[in-house]
Amino acid sequence: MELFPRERADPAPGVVHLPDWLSPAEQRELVAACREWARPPAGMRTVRMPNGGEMSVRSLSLGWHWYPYRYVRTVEDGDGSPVKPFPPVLGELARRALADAYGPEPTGIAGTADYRPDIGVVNHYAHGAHMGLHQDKDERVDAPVVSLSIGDGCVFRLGNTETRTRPWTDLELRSGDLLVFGGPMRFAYHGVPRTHPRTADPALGLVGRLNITIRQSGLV
Ligand SMILES: O=C(O)CCC(=O)C(=O)O
Ligand SMILES: [Fe+2]
Repeated sequence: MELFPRERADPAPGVVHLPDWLSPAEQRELVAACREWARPPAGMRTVRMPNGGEMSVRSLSLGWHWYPYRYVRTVEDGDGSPVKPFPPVLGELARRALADAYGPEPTGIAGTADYRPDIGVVNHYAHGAHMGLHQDKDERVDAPVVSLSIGDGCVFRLGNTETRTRPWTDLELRSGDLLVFGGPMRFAYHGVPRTHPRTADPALGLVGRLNITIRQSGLV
């Protein structure tokens, strides 16, 4: 519990951070859902990069299966199973997220008028896991990315759209926080240089950090 509630922040145009957006009950429900989604077939796996390295987070996809650097309908880089369907609950959360972040009729944010999210990517950060600076650019449309954080806190590095280098802004994301990035920052570089192990509420029953991003593929 904070002495003063953390407040909404708009760290860059099109980027909105809403602390404690998910209630504790919603966080527990999402942890339970992620546990189900993580089971095989098409469950949580380690992602291998084209250079042979492995990502330190473990991931699963819903709706469309992501692996570097495209979306497909089966886990081509794993057990070959069809990807699990995109869960309606994630679509509902994402629509509510855009309304809360940008208002009921956002102007100037691409992809909000005909928003049809169809991808969920769940990443689990064990202690010591991180994610290097990258762009989410395998989607074919520029609808905003909705990001939900559950469990341990982390440093989220929000870079710029031009380079993988500075300038960047480091944000602190904690359990229940919503981050939306769209508009001019939709294709900004971003990453998670570190998490803060054991900062989650033990009542969550989660070790490490979960991040769920909800996206629109623009694929049919
Ligand atoms: O874990 C996060 O907050 C970011 C995850 C991310 O950037 C991604 O899944 O593409
Ligand atoms: Fe990303």
